[in-house]
Amino acid sequence: MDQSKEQRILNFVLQNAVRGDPQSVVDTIDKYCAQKEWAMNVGDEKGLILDKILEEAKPSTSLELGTYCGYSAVRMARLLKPSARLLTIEFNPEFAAIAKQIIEFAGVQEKVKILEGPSEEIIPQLKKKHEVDTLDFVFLDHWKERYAPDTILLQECGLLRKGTVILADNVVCPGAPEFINYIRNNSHFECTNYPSHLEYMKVKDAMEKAVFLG
Ligand SMILES: Cc1ncnc2c1ncn2[C@@H]1O[C@H](/C=C/CNC(=O)c2cc(-c3ccc(F)cc3)cc(O)c2O)[C@@H](O)[C@H]1O
Ligand SMILES: [Mg+2]
Repeated sequence: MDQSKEQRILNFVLQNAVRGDPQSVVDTIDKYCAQKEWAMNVGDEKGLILDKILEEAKPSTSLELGTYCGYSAVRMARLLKPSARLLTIEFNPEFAAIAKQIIEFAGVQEKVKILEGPSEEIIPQLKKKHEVDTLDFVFLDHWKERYAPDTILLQECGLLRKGTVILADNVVCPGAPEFINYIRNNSHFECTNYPSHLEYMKVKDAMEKAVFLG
């Protein structure tokens, strides 16, 4: 059975990146996806916006929805302080297995924990099963129609605190209209839009930051 695109990305990382060097893993995936096969990583341009907002937030506990190959998990983990933790949720077992290997190759496995399953099932388990108190940072990059329901679910589970930063990818392309409509009309969130471009393309995209006001 021939390889998947995600397996080809993993192999390219194993053969071309520097083990234990998360920046080289990020750069190597960007090189492959810009030159050989497009893939839905947040990418280098929007990645710089993610970096800046994450560094401003200085989170101890972060959550990512939609691990995919682990590009953004490695990208975020490389900026986290040693004691900080990133939990990342992925329901596709093949993608989770690829991401695990990429995260381990990058050497950030101590900071990153992949939780396998659908976000609507895992989010309610975060407090009791995964010892989360509240989240400092949330990165939304999974199915776009899940952004709004999962943001509501995070609130219902008491996982947001005054100042929690939520950053959503793709609010222009492919778009997340229900999320944008929900979050911008909700007085409990302070929203900021960051225009950018779709990863590895000249197509317009944007990220949306929503700070929970409590
Ligand atoms: C409820 C639930 N629970 C757990 N894991 C979940 C989950 N829902 C999805 N996942 C997981 O997360 C990833 C899915 C990401 C979806 N991202 C996109 O669709 C996406 C698409 C584009 C794109 C833009 C223009 C085009 F022409 C084509 C594609 C760009 C992007 O940046 C995207 O993020 C994937 O790994 C999936 O298994
Ligand atoms: Mg995305």
